[in-house]
Amino acid sequence: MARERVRDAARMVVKVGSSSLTTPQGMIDVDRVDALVDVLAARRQSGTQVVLVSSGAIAAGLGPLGLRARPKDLATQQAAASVGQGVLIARYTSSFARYGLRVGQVLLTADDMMRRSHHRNAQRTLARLLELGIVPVVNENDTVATDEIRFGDNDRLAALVAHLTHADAMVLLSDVDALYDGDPRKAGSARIADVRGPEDLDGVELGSGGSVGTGGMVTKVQAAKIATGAGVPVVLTAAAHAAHALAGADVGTYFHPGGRHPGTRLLWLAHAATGRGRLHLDTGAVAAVVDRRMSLLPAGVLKVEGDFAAGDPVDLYGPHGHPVARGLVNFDAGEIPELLGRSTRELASALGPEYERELIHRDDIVILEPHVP
Ligand SMILES: Nc1ncnc2c1ncn2[C@@H]1O[C@H](COP(=O)(O)OP(=O)(O)O)[C@@H](O)[C@H]1O
Ligand SMILES: N[C@@H](CCC(=O)OP(=O)(O)O)C(=O)O
Repeated sequence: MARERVRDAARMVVKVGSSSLTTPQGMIDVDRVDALVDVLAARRQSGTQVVLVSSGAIAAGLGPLGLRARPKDLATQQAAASVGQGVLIARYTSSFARYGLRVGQVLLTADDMMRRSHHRNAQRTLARLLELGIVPVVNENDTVATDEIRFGDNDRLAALVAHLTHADAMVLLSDVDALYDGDPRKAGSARIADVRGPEDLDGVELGSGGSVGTGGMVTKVQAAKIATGAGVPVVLTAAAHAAHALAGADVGTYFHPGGRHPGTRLLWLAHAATGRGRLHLDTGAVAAVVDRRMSLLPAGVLKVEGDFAAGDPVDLYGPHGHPVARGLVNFDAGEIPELLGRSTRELASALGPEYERELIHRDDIVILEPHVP
């Protein structure tokens, strides 16, 4: 049975959403945190390495700050997260301590998933924590993440963490017991038990989440796509069914893994990043980048749009006006116009040796799925 892969996983990532951890008054729901920790601690004690990706910082900060609803502006969300993350981690620390287990707080930004040096660092830290028998408790570093470069939901972050830690399975716990083919609050919507490929999602209505959650089903399905695309099976179910889900029982929705293992760092670029600008390529450059997987040189770029800095993700457009790839650009937007159409050798002799480099290195490019008109 397919779900044995979850039952037998030696390392797993479990993600839990805000709605499963907090009360409507914006306080930590101690009983539900303890119930989740009971399940995770049992699994840890049976030898499985467990990484917990936990949302709830913003939701848990509402009560202490006297806020009635999730704030709309980023600064207040960040203030709530700053207060709530402390409360959340304190609760996990004492809850896991009931079993003699320790937790380690890991706060990540989207940048940490993207930039090579940060990425390796995060990977090393998580690996060491697991070796030491600690349960890493991961969340987005909400207080420093800006709107443009923020995950916002933890579903996709969890999928990247699953790939980063080479997890054998990922479990997404929410307030709904499965993916449904329509809004689960409406009569007639049916549970989808298995998703084997995109065709199983045809016609499925992916709605938004509750009042404290962010991503709804859209980001959960995206997360499942990232994880299964990296070979990691995913179960989506309610936090109340965590024990059954981890045991491989037939609850929730099981997303079957694919066989591909693309480079971890670029998974984010393909599935979770948005381009901060556009480079318009000529036909030769499209063929070089997409078909021959070569680096992008200034000679093949016709036009640049947007205001981005070196290291940002940009979309590469073909002559037909569709995005064909995305990459991490080596120059600021303002530097690029004078480079366009010129060979790297010519640029080096005119502007200096630091200009003899590609606009985007081949290792920093992902090819996007072909545009369907
Ligand atoms: N097709 C669907 N199947 C299941 N749930 C759905 C669907 N469309 C929308 N939802 C809603 O998504 C919500 C879960 O998303 P969200 O609130 O972001 O959760 P979390 O805080 O756990 O991340 C559920 O409460 C459910 O009402
Ligand atoms: N990092 C944020 C996550 C935001 C959020 O609500 O996510 P989720 O409940 O997983 O949809 C927090 O801890 O509040």
